[in-house]
Amino acid sequence: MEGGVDYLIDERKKAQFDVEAMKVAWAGSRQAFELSDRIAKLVANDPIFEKFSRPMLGRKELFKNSLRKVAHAWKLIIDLRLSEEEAKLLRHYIDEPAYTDLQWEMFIPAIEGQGTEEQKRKWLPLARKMQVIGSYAQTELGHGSNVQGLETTATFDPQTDEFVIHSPTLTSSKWWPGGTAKVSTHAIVYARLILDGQFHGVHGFIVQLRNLENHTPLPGITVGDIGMKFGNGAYNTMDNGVIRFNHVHIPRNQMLMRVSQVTREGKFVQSDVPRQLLYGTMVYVRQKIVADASKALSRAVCIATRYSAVRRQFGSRNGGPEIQVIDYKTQQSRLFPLLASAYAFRFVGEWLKWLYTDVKQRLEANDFSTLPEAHACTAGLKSLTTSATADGIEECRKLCGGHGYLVSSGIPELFATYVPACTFEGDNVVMMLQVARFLVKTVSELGYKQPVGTTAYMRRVTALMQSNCAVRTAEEWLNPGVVVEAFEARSTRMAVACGQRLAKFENPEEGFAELSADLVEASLAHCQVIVVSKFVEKLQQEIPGKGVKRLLEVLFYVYALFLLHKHQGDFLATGYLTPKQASLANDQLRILYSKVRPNAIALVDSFNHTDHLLSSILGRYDGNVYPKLYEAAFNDPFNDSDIADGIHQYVQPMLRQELHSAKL
Ligand SMILES: CC/C=C\C/C=C\C/C=C\C/C=C\C=C\C(=O)SCCNC(=O)CCNC(=O)[C@H](O)C(C)(C)COP(=O)(O)OP(=O)(O)OC[C@H]1O[C@@H](n2cnc3c(N)ncnc32)[C@H](O)[C@@H]1OP(=O)(O)O
Ligand SMILES: Cc1cc2nc3c(=O)[nH]c(=O)nc-3n(C[C@H](O)[C@H](O)[C@H](O)COP(=O)(O)OP(=O)(O)OC[C@H]3O[C@@H](n4cnc5c(N)ncnc54)[C@H](O)[C@@H]3O)c2cc1C
Repeated sequence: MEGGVDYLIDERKKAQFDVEAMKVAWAGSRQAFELSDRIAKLVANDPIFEKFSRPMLGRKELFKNSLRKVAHAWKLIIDLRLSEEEAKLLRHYIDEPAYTDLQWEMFIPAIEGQGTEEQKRKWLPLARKMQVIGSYAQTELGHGSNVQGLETTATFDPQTDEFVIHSPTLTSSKWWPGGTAKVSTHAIVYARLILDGQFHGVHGFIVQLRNLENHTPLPGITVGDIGMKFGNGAYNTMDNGVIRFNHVHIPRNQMLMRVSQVTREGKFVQSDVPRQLLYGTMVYVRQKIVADASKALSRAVCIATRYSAVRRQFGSRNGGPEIQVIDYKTQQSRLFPLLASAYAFRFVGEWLKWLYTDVKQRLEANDFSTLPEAHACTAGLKSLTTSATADGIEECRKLCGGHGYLVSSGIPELFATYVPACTFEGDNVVMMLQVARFLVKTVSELGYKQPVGTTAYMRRVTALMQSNCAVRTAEEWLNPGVVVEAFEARSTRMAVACGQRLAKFENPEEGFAELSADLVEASLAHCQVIVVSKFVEKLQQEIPGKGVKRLLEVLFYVYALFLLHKHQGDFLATGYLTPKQASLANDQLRILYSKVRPNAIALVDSFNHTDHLLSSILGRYDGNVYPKLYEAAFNDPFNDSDIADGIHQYVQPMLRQELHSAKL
């Protein structure tokens, strides 16, 4: 048999649930499913959005092609009168980082969150019609994580009623802002506000970078690209830029003034709005990154699962077929937790979107009470989901053996494009340390203040510290209350232990720095409580479709018990579990894998990924892997000729022992 077509047809027949209903559960609603299905097909059927050749293009060609795709997408948005939601889906399915990501996900949200009503009235219509193109210029050559350490200055000049934006040092050069090197006409530039020689914190300013007529940089602005990034294709469609300002004047009303204002006289006015709102755009994008993690992980898992069902190695009996690699328990124990994680991240992402919408409405009404919780959740879940997704994509590459390393598997480019998510919008360790601050504060207040929101479980601190797990059989692990309580007890015990050890330090900041590695682990434990609990909450809702809920329950247990197994050191060290109970959880996990196995292909089909989005020969819907791999090899431009450039010049002289006289 040449290809794997028959294997996947048989696999699909094994499904024990209604795949169409699972597609709806994955999408969130029938309407959401239909919407994304329609846009996915629109993109897949449009030759301009072809992306298979992307890794073979040089940087300039790659970039120009990306500009063409964006222009074509914008034309479609106008011609088809697509809504903002449809336009976002269009960008997602085009699957190519571009300046529009910054325009829609950072420039516009920054003005919405930090601009005054007047500023919003002026700038938002221009930006939404793409009459100005904006980016987000915060990070500098010398500082990214430490926002308060930024060096760019914005000095008020009362004579002209302007701010003077200046880069006083090499390290103050803006470095990384996407869309900036070649495209954006404007940027939100974060700079130190200086009034009458006094520093008043870091603020955002709308700065015009380029002439709107001929696109040349304005006087005083030096701008360029920071160079090639990791991987071919991948993030190199984006023009991440460097900008240097030489005393660039902008009108006073281009400082984003919702949080603080500068008067005509140059006086600083701090409103009741907390200064942390200046970081609000990052909270928004972190939430979006969490919501998007399941999209990336599910792509890799879909490829690895389909290929694992097609691929056979060893174990042929009496000349019959060999074993499908998906039937190896080792393959299942690496693959199925990732499949379950994709579903877990999908549901926690959905919840975080709800939380963010709620916080946004409160902020608009000047209620800032839930901001610390929103910050801790978005920072922590951004860190947890992106680290797990990046590691998961790489694991999927290995699950595909040698062929996973081929660009045509779709995995290398996916990995290269995804992995910076562990760094941008806040380095993942730095983000977990923000969660740690929040946890330490929560624990220190336990005696007199009831924790709320995602830390509410710590109200039961006494019980969680004293009681132990009661599981006696592997079967008893199949109880959501038992599982969630194990995670809550481990998290509470780790946070309280950190609190007790911190209390021994005279200087709390010194203690925090000394214990930071343990604090990051405690923060991860807390974030895992959130993911596990939100999965359970999802299961408590009505989920229509034959067998859908049962399969999601299986995936929940796979996700949770896999984590328990992976982190069993914590569960044992905190004394909540005995080694016997941890071993029973692992026994249950093996049973669960066999429940996933017949449904594996149907579970990845439920993601409803088109072949265009996957861009993977190994993950093709029809499973026709081998003929297509063979065909792709000979379609590679490198195989255009049997004699490659350079063979006559450098190889033949060697073969003929004529290298001494060859012109090298
Ligand atoms: C795969 C991609 C998928 C989807 C992507 C979709 C769209 C994305 C589009 C493009 C992506 C590409 C571009 C990426 C862009 C960027 O990377 S932009 C730059 C991002 N930069 C950062 O994230 C910097 C990280 N650093 C910080 O956030 C801060 O400096 C800090 C680490 C939080 C420390 O800040 P600071 O020193 O001022 O604060 P502290 O003293 O530590 O804290 C003071 C109190 O404030 C609280 N705090 C901090 N941040 C926030 C916040 N955002 N909101 C609310 N509150 C906040 C903090 O907890 C302290 O509270 P306290 O303890 O009670 O005092
Ligand atoms: C693809 C990509 C796109 C980007 N796009 C943009 C953009 O559009 N606009 C923009 O403004 N920026 C952008 N950035 C920049 C990005 O936001 C920063 O790189 C990021 O915030 C990390 O900051 P850093 O580079 O200063 O890392 P650093 O903070 O220098 O990190 C280096 C190491 O130090 C560790 N570390 C740092 N501080 C601490 C601490 N307090 N405790 C313990 N460990 C610590 C980190 O964990 C890390 O291991 C982009 C970056 C990338 C990769």
